[in-house]
Amino acid sequence: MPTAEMEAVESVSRTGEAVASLENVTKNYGSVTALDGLSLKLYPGEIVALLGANGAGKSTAVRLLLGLSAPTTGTVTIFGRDPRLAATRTRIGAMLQVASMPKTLKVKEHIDLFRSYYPKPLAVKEIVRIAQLSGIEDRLFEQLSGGQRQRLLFGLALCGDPEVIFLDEPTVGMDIEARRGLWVQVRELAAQGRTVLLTTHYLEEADALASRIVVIDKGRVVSEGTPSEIKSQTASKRIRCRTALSSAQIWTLPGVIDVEQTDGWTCVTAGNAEAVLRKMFAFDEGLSGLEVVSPGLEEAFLSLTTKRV
Ligand SMILES: Nc1ncnc2c1ncn2[C@@H]1O[C@H](COP(=O)(O)OP(=O)(O)OP(=O)(O)O)[C@@H](O)[C@H]1O
Repeated sequence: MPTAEMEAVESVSRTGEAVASLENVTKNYGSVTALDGLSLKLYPGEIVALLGANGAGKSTAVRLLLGLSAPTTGTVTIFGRDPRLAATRTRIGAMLQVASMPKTLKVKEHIDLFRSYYPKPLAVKEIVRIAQLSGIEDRLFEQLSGGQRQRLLFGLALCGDPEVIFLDEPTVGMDIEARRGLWVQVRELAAQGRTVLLTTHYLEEADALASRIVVIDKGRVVSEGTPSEIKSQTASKRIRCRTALSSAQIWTLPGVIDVEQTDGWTCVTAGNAEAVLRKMFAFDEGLSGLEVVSPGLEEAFLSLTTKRV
C-alpha cells in the first residue's frame, strides 16, 4: 500500500505540464517491433524508472525522446515540441550506452568539449563534484576503470545544465558502493527540480531512486506505479511440493502466475500463495514436502514481465 507521504510525492511530482511524452508510440526496426503502442509522460522534478528486461524497448524509448530516431507511428514531444529541434536538445542531457569515446582525451578535456556544445554550461567544478571525478581529471579515457567511465559519462550528461536528464542503464558495470554513490547524486539532481528518466534492469535501483516506475515488456507498458505499488504487484511467493494435481488443474486456481512440474516436484508461483495452498490441500489431501519461499525482488520482477505473451 502506498503511504500518504508517497502519494504526496507523486502528486507534487505530477504538477505542471509534462516535460516529455510518448503518445501511443510504435517503433519498428524491419520486422522487429521494439515499441508497441507505448505511452509515457514525464513531469517536472520527478525521477521515473523505465524498468524492463533485455530487449524490452527501454533504449528505444530513450532514443526517441532524444530525437535520435523517429517513431514509426505515434507522437513524441519534449517541452511540447519535436525532440529533433536544436532548441530542445540544449535543455536535455543524456547518458547512453555508448560503444566508444575518444580514448586519447583526458577527463577534463571531455568535459570542456561537452560544455562547449551548450549555451549555458554547468560549472566544471560542479560537474566534477556531482559525478565524483575529483582526482582523475587528468586521466585519459582509456586509463579509466569501467565504473570511472560510467561516472564520466554521467558527468558529460550534466554539462549543459539540463532540465531533463536521460540515464540509460547508468550503473552497469559499477560495484554496489559506486552504484549507491550515483543514486545519491541522481536524487540531488531531482531535488534541484530536474526531471530524470532512468532505464534499468534492476528493480532494486528503480525502488531506491524512482518516484514512479514504468515496467515495460515487449515494447508495452505492463505495469506503472510508485515503487511500493509495483512491489505489491510482484509480491509473489513460490510453493514447492509433491502433489497429485496436474499442472492444468493448478493453473485454474486464481492468483497462479506460473506452474512447473519436474522430477515429481511441483513449483507454483502465486500472488496469493496462502489461498492457492488452501485450494491445493482441498483438492489433494496427500500434498507433501511443502516449502513456501518469497522470491527476491529481481525474481518477482521477472515474473511480472516474462510470463506475458
Ligand atoms: N537499430 C536496431 N535495429 C534493429 N533492431 C533493433 C535496433 N535497436 C533495437 N532493436 C531491437 O528492438 C528491441 C528493443 O531494443 P532496446 O535496445 O530498445 O531494448 P532495451 O530494453 O533497451 O534492452 P537492453 O536492456 O538489452 O539494453 C530489441 O529486440 C532489439 O534487438
